[in-house]
Parts: sequence; C-alpha cells; structure tokens
Amino acid sequence: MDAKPPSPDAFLIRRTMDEIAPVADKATSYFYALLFLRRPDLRDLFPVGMEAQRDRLFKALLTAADRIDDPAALTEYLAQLGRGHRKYGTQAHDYPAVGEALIGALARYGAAVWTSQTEAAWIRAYTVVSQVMIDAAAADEQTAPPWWDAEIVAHERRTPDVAVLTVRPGQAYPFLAGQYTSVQTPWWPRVWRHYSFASAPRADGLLTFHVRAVPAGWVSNALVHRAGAGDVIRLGPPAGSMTVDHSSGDGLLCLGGGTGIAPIKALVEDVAGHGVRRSVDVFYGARHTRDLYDLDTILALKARHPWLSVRTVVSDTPPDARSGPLPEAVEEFGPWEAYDAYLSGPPGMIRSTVDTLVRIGMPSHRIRHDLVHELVAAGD
Ligand SMILES: NC(=O)C1=CN([C@@H]2O[C@H](COP(=O)(O)OP(=O)(O)OC[C@H]3O[C@@H](n4cnc5c(N)ncnc54)[C@H](O)[C@@H]3O)[C@@H](O)[C@H]2O)C=CC1
Repeated sequence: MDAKPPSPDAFLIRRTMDEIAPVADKATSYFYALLFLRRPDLRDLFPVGMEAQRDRLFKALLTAADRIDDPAALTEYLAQLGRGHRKYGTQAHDYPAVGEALIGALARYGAAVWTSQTEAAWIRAYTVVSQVMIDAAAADEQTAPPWWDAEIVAHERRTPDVAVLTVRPGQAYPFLAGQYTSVQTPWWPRVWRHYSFASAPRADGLLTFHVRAVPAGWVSNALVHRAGAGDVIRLGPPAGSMTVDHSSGDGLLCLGGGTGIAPIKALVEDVAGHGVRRSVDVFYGARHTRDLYDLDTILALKARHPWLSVRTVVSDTPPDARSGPLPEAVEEFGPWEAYDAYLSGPPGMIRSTVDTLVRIGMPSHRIRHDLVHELVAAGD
C-alpha cells in the first residue's frame, strides 16, 4: 500500500493536512466557531471544556486522511467512529453542517494550498466519511443501544493511583477480549475517555477496567478517587481490533506497559477459554516494582496454564523517558517467528516496540495495537 503513489485526492488531502498541521489548534477552534455559529444547538452535544475534543477531531481527521487510499481500513475506522457517535446524540442531519464548517476551516488555514481541486477532493472525501458513519450508526441502531449504563459493583485500589473497577451493565454488553470502550462518569458530563476491558467476556456479564489517575485527568481521577460501589457510569460501544485470531495456532507475544496490562490479561483469559494450547509470552513492564499492581493475577494465570510465560521488566526510568528496556527485553528473548505481537501501553512504548519488532524482522501485519492517538485520550 505504502509503495503505491497516492491517488490525486489523497495527495491533495495530505497536502492540506501538512499545511494546517502547524496551526492545527487555530484551525480546529475556527471549525467549532463556524459550526456553533450555524448550529448553536449542537454545542450541547459537547463537553463544557473543549480541549480534549478539539484534539480528537484533528487526530480523527488525520487518521481518516491517512487511510484515504485504503478503503477497507478507512471503512472499518469510520464505521467504528459512526457507531461511537451515537452516544453523543449525533443525528444524520448534523453531518452537512459539520462538513461545511470543516471545509471552511481548512480553506482558511490551508489557504496557501487551497484550490478548487483541493476543495472538490475534500468534499468527495467528506461525503464518503459522513456516509459511512451515518450508515454504520443506522445499522447499529437496529441491534444495540447508543450507550450502556453500568453500576460499579467493586472498586479496589491497588496502588495510591491505580484502581480496578468491576461494573455490571444494565443490558447485555457484547465485546471481544482485547477491545476497549469509552467511559463517561456522572461528575464530568459529556467527557468520555477510553479504557480497555481487563477481562475476557464473563458468564456473569461483569466487566473490569484498570484506571490510573493521571495528573489533570478529570475522568481518571474521578474513577480512582471519587467513584465507589453503587455509582453508575456510562459506557460507549466496544471498539478496537487488538483481538485474537482463533483460527491461527501461532504464538502470542504480549506486551503490557503499566495499566496496558489490562487488555493483555483479557487476551490470556481468551486464549485459555478457547482451550487450544498456543504459546503466550507476556512481558509486563512497569517503571517500578510497586507499579506491577496486577502481577499476582497474571502469575495465578501462569500457574494454571503451562503454555503461558511471564516476564516482568522494571525500567526505573523517569515518566518522561523516551525509551525503556521493554522493547530491548523483547528483542533479547526473540526471534519471534510464528508469533503475533499484541502491544498495549503508553504511546511511546508502542512506537518504540513497533520499531524494534520491525527491525528484528517481524512483518508489520503481525503487530497489533490500538490507535496511538486514542491512547493519549485514554491516559486522561
Ligand atoms: N490498549 C492499550 O494499548 C492500553 C493502553 N493504555 C495506556 O497505557 C498507559 C499506561 O500508563 P502507565 O501505567 O502510567 O505506564 P507507564 O508510563 O508507567 O509505563 C509503563 C511501561 O512502559 C514503558 N515505557 C514508557 N514509555 C516508553 C517508551 N517511550 N519506550 C519504551 N518503553 C516505554 C515503561 O518503561 C514501563 O515499563 C497509558 O498511556 C494508557 O493510556 C492503558 C490501557 C490499555
């Protein structure tokens, strides 16, 4: 895919994105100003503080633009986005106003490269984007609610800033191990953050999440320090494709950094539940030994399953370190032929591990992880 030259529309779209990248903040503010000027009623769908939302829109656009020449990946991404927008109350008739505001903002901040061809390319792209989202939302409406309310039934503090929450959705909540969802708390209306499921689907329908309270993280601090049994949180639909292909017998190389261990634990449970003996090698990374808050659970799984190996990697690096020993450890224990890699953790860890795995010969289609830009919001 990357080797092919971009289509003319993709070329024009990427050129616009490159042009507005340095002024992305201004362009997105202007986009919302135009949108709310035309449709003041839409303001109520967004949180009071718009900072995180602004960033998300731009990143979602980048992702879509980046995939414009890969219709299958684009459709999957947009369909998920369309389903996910149901929880905000977005209606099909809202999309044209969004498109007009988008084109208005791009034309203004990308003026240096804006031509009638560029505008036509963006109109074509947005027509596809909005139609896929509208169709996916309409199809989803037939089978699923726009959101699920879920009562917290257990709240366990594992470290001063990490909590494990167990919740009971009011209605059945179908999902796959390795996926994540969005969470809204009663204390921050319309502010949604992503968290991975920390268990495979259970017979009792309960779901678990691992949450670290991060500085200035509204939702994460509320979930760790304020929430308790009996509180009701709201969940969006499940999303993400870091799931196990059960038709394959290949091994799983799983890296969980910090609270990134949550979906890894779910994946191990999923493999165990399918009863097929596949090698699963877990590398559990943390900055300090005390941060290995889920080690007992992982070791209990290892005690039950001989095909599971677990290695801990404690880095003792400061929070802003640009690399860490986790990718190095994975390299040391390789090669990883006939393995698929599952990476979960901070964006920097994912990037450096992808680089390492590709360098040591793992084909990139064997490497799975969530979208790095969604993890940034997840950290909040
Ligand atoms: N599905 C997913 O991918 C999930 C991702 N997360 C994300 O994981 C993060 C967890 O945060 P914390 O618990 O505070 O973890 P953390 O920041 O303490 O780091 C955990 C591990 O990652 C390593 N690491 C960090 N930056 C690295 C880099 N640039 N290169 C190599 N290794 C690096 C550290 O050395 C440590 O071993 C959050 O950003 C959260 O959003 C959490 C749950 C699921």
